[in-house]
Amino acid sequence: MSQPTVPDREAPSITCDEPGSFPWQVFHVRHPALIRRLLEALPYGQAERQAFAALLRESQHDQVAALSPEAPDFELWQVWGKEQYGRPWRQQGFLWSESYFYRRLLQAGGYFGDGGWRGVDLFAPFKHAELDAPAFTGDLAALDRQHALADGERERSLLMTAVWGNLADLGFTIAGKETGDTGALAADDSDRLWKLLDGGLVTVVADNSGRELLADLVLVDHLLAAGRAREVSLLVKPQPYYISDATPSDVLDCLDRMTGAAGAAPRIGGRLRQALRDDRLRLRAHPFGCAPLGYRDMPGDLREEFAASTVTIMKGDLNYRRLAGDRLWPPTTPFAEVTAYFPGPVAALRTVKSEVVTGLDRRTAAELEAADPSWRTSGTHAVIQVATPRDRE
Ligand SMILES: O=P(O)(O)OC[C@H]1O[C@](O)(CO)[C@@H](O)[C@@H]1O
Repeated sequence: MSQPTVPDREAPSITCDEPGSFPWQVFHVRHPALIRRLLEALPYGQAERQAFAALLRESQHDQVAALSPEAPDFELWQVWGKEQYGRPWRQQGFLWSESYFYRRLLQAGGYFGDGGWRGVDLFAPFKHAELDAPAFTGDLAALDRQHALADGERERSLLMTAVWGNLADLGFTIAGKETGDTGALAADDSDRLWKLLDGGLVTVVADNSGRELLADLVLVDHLLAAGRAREVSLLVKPQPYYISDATPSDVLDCLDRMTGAAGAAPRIGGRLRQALRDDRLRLRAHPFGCAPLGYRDMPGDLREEFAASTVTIMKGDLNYRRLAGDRLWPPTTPFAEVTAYFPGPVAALRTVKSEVVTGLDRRTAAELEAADPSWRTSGTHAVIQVATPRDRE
């Protein structure tokens, strides 16, 4: 096997330095809007309100402050943040700074403290509202129609629902973006993905809770029930992150909502509960899930898990950034090249909501760039991309 190339050394890293750029807007428009919404949703006292305001100021104008030594994850962040502390936020890589912002947001909301906000998921009001919204009820009802489809059509529908479910991301809706429609696929390796799903261990790295998680769980149920997976390992976040990212309790809430509904949903929810009991479905919340790093820097235990999987399915935009590297790749850079370090077959199911794009054919890339330069952040396109170690030979 030839040595994998390391093309990410060549593409520029994405930072928040340029006023008006997408990452700059995340810090200067999206984050203030998020904090306003948090303060409306939860009755935080003076101390937390001041801490949120201080975090906004620091992250927009100042240097990165380190965690205090009392923080439970101090040691972890000493490693993850040693290059960044004491230097301006805007000069950090976007992936690092956005991830650290969410870590610090939890702290500002008292999540790690010894007061009444300890352990409170500050995004829970939004997550619960999504579970109670008509769109979620509509998704549950749509499972009956999906169930009635012929096998091939049903698999296509399950996959597409999981892909476009990624639009239902609260960070995206806070930015005033539409989530109702589905757009076009800019790359579609779905046939290759189904071929890989041949009855082995499948790892699914989940993204958002709510509608996206519902679609992912329904897909997982199908993989198990149809023998396309012997076992599924579902990785979620160990703590609240990027607004609506799923944690273990979000999985349980979603299962509850399914089992409390009518039609196909309770049957699927019941099978998933049984799969959890039988260990055919394993729920994992690895600390690396909230790391400000790409998968290239994954720890050994995760590497082993991915290596042992017949395929790892990465959901969502952030996982894509972490997988490909948060860089301004030419969009025709082969997906297999940017994921050459990955220890096994990997598939990305993602709606495109940030600037990182790889693996497009020349014509599609040219057409998309020419038609609307903002296509990378508008959620109008999605990708299903697959790379296996063979592609790298
Ligand atoms: O929920 P997803 O699909 O990972 O998307 C989150 C995306 O939202 C943002 O936080 C802001 O757009 C991106 O930086 C990130 O990639």
